[in-house]
Amino acid sequence: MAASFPLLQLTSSVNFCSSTFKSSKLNGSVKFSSITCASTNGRESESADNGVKGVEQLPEKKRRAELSARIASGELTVERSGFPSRLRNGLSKLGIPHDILEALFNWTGANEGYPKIPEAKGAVNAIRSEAFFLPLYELYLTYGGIFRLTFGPKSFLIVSDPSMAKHILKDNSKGYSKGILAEILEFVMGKGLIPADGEIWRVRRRAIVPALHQKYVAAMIDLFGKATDRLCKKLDTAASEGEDAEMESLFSRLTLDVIGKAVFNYDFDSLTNDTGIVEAVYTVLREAEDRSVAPIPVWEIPIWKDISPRLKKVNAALKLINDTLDDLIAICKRMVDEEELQFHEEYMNEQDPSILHFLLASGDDVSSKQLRDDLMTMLIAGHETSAAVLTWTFYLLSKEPAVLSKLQDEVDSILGDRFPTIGDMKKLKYTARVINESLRLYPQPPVLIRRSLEDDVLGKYPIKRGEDIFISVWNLHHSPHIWDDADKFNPERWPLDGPNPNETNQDYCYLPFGGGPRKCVGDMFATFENIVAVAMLVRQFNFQMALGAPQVEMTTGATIHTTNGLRMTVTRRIKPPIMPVLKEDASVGSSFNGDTTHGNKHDISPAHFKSL
Ligand code: HEM
Repeated sequence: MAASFPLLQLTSSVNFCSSTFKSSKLNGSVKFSSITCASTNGRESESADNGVKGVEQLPEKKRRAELSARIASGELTVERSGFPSRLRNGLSKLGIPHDILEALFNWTGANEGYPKIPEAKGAVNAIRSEAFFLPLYELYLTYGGIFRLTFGPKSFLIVSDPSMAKHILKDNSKGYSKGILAEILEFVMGKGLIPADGEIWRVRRRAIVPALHQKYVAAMIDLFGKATDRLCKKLDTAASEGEDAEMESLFSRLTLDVIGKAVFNYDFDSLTNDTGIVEAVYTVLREAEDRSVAPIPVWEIPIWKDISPRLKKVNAALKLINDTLDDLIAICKRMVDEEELQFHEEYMNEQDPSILHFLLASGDDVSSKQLRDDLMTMLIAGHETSAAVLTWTFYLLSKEPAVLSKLQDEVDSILGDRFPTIGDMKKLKYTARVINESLRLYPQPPVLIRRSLEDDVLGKYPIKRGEDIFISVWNLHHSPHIWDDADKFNPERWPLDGPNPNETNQDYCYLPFGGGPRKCVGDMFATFENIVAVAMLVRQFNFQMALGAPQVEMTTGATIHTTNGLRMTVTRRIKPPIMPVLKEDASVGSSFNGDTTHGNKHDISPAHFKSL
């Protein structure tokens, strides 16, 4: 899924890492002899902000230490004058009755009977140079599980406390909307499932979730295998020719190919070709990310809309995608009209098992605009997230050869040389743990965005209607109060014979797919997609950071990207003899024994997979 972080709309100087990223990444594909795809996933060269560049060159540790020192010095802390309490005492001494004082101070919001949420002032200079969630982490260590970040007239609540996260996402989910996120994504997702709220969301969720039923996800394993095989062939060529591979870009293309087929039966074939439609998808994706960090919403200025070459390009890209989706919907409608299959709970057309086909065959009463919005939402939700998970998993593996080798042992013994099947999903336990751990260290997206629809209480703090809230999954997943060696990549922290970690069994300390009624609808799909890709790739190749590759650092878009790509040297493995299959136990099977209450009864619940 995608979620952007519009916090940085509040300052004009914060389009930080992206400019460096854009130009260097473009250069990267030319300068290095590396295999990648001709385009750069829609990222275009822009003039670099030299000031920002300068800051970026500071070593990470030094920057973080500087920020910590500024927080400790109180520079970012809003001092309370204590004036309301002095005024109240004074009025009380003058004989004003308690009830009147209560009403007056409640009304003015100055009642100090309640604890005040710790407050941090906007630290624009501190956060301009890095992915926004890193300074939020430093602030979390100082201020705790909830604090207010104020930028001029705007303020945001940053929540990093598991029980508050659970309250917002699950226990009182009806009291919160998607807020700013919906506003930013409107141009591309309309009222699709991610931005939608209220009745539209309820109706669309109820229509879409059943489409991802057990038989469908099982059928997708084959698709994941074929798409990954195409990537393996590409890497094999690179290995023969001694070329490095830009893995971030390749993973982006792998997951685009998968999600196009899975959602609306369209073969982008982006691993092989750079067609206009692939370019259009990336243009729109980058626009969504750029809007989330833009200082001024220029796209709303009427004349600008018509004259800006960039907006013209975005609109042309959107038109191409919408036209393509309309064609696909029309083709699919014809197929559904001609087929004789009876619709039932696990309905699936073998030639076209896509979600679109299911929705049309179900007789779903939906406008074509809404259908397009939903398809577009799933395309984006399922593409960037999985690509980011694979990117960071391979980065982590390159740092821990012992984990890679243990992973390869498991894959050799379970898969041998064949394609993965649905039955393998519960056997590839260590592979699943590697992905669980990668999602802990690099949650996609790193924050979840909400807005309170009514007054509420978070922990001991009352909050008002209309508060913009960022639940920092990054902070939860990196908290030293929750995890031993929080920053260490340690798949062993998740026992192989334990349940698959999820928000329920980890009590909202671990939120890889969100939680509550708005939990990801594609969690099982994505988990299996990642297991298949990781297993097939490590079976055939060893991966190391390429010699002279740029340092891997993070920047933020909808998900966590690298600043300069992930340039790896890929070498063919000389495989050891195939080992006997490991003893099977409950691990990954029970792994999906989690919360089944997060959606309606048709949710793709863990229970569906118990018997696989
Ligand atoms: C590893 C890959 C993925 C990750 C990490 C991921 C993560 C998430 C998260 C954290 C949310 C909750 C957002 C929130 O509460 O604000 C979410 C929602 C969503 N995801 Fe995923 N996702 C992934 C893959 C997918 C795939 C493959 C699909 C589609 C097939 C998908 C479709 C959606 C949709 C439609 C929602 C919105 C659900 C709703 O609001 O009712 N995601 N995802």
